[in-house]
Amino acid sequence: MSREAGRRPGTVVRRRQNGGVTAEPRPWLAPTATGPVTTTVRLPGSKSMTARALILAALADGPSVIEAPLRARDTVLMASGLRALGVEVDTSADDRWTVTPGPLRGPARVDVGLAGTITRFLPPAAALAEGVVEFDGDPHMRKRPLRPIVAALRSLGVTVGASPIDGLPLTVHGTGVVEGGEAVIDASASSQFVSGLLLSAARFAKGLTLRHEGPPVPSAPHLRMTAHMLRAAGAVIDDSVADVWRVEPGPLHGRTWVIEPDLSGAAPFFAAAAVTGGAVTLAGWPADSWQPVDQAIGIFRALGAEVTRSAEGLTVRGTGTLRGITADLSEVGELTPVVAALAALAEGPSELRGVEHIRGHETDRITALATELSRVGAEVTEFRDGLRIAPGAPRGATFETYADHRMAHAAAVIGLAVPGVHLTDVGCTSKTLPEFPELWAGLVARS
Ligand SMILES: O=C(O)C1=C[C@@H](OP(=O)(O)O)[C@@H](O)[C@H](O)C1
Ligand SMILES: C=C(OP(=O)(O)O)C(=O)O
Repeated sequence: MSREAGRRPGTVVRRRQNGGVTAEPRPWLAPTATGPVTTTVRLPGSKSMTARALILAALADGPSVIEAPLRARDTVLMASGLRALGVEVDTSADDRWTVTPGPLRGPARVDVGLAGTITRFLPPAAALAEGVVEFDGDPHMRKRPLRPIVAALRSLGVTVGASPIDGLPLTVHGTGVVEGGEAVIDASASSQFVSGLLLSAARFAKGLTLRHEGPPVPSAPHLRMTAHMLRAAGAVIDDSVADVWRVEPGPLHGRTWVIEPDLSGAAPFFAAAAVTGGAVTLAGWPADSWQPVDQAIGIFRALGAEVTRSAEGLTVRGTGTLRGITADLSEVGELTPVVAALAALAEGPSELRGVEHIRGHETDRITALATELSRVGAEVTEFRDGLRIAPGAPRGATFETYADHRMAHAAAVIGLAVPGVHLTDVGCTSKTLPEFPELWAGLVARS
């Protein structure tokens, strides 16, 4: 793949806009399976773990190594953002990145692309820099929620300039020191607000006591991942009280991070086994995972698939039965597009709820799924916090991807069973898995 920050492989870069790269869309006909898909896939590292490892390594007291990182638009832009702040990040080797921290400094400009992780994790770290750091990204990133983390940073003594809606473009006026202390936040729109503040909090003079007030925080497993990785870096964090997190001031240590294969990126591949009655093994799956594997296994089993773990990895096996499900996906909102695609191919109706926050993801995923799954023949009812999906007579159609990698995954899953599903752009999968089109074509070719 291209090594240039943010560039989608195989696409022509036309112009730079708002600090992001605008590329020609890459239309794609989703391949249809001719039989069961049975294979073992090796997928790159978790986006969420790679992002956290990069931030923690940049704030550490010595060098770190990140083994098996994800090289994709979100993480390449994160590495570039840290470099702009004075951190040495060597990403020349595919399986081993090194990070050598240095004094953080502006002036700097950071292109966040369409990455929630960069937009919410980097400004708190930039507040520790001396100088002005400007953030901007893709046009849609300007619409994604940011206000609560901007307000929390201000309440912790950081000077932040933002657009009238407290979103991008954002300017952090770092003084080299963040006082820290206590802050209250409504993180119901994204768990990343909490993770972003906690990841830098050990470096605040008074540490941080953060209290959430508002409707429930989604994506709880991502908050546990944050606490786990902070502890692994030597931070003292108390997350024993619901909706309250305390990080003591203190050093973060450089270390070797070993990144697990990306579970959310694996979801469409597992779905291929469920749809075709095949078996897909994700190689290199660890015995103990920091990702929400139990939730993912529960969903695939409820849909009718068998899931096993062995020395070879994590295997999902289709049984020929694809049941409709009723599920609260609030803990694993990013799985919604693939689960919704499976629901559209199932034997009965499904109800997927608890995911109002995914309206603030790469696109409004609830409306996007309702629109696109209807186009391919499902009967869809849209709720504020989810979808009811009744499979209808499936038909090929043009499936809009909205620059959203997981909408592209959903379309690819439908295309396995329904000929003639044309994605408006498969290039958007470069956000988390630039190799997706080739890996997927190879997978289906083995059916
Ligand atoms: O912390 C993280 O790495 C993430 C948290 C979740 O965000 P939300 O809580 O905004 O859904 C998830 O959807 C996103 O893909 C990654
Ligand atoms: C919501 C997602 O990404 P982001 O990190 O940009 O929020 C996602 O990957 O599904």
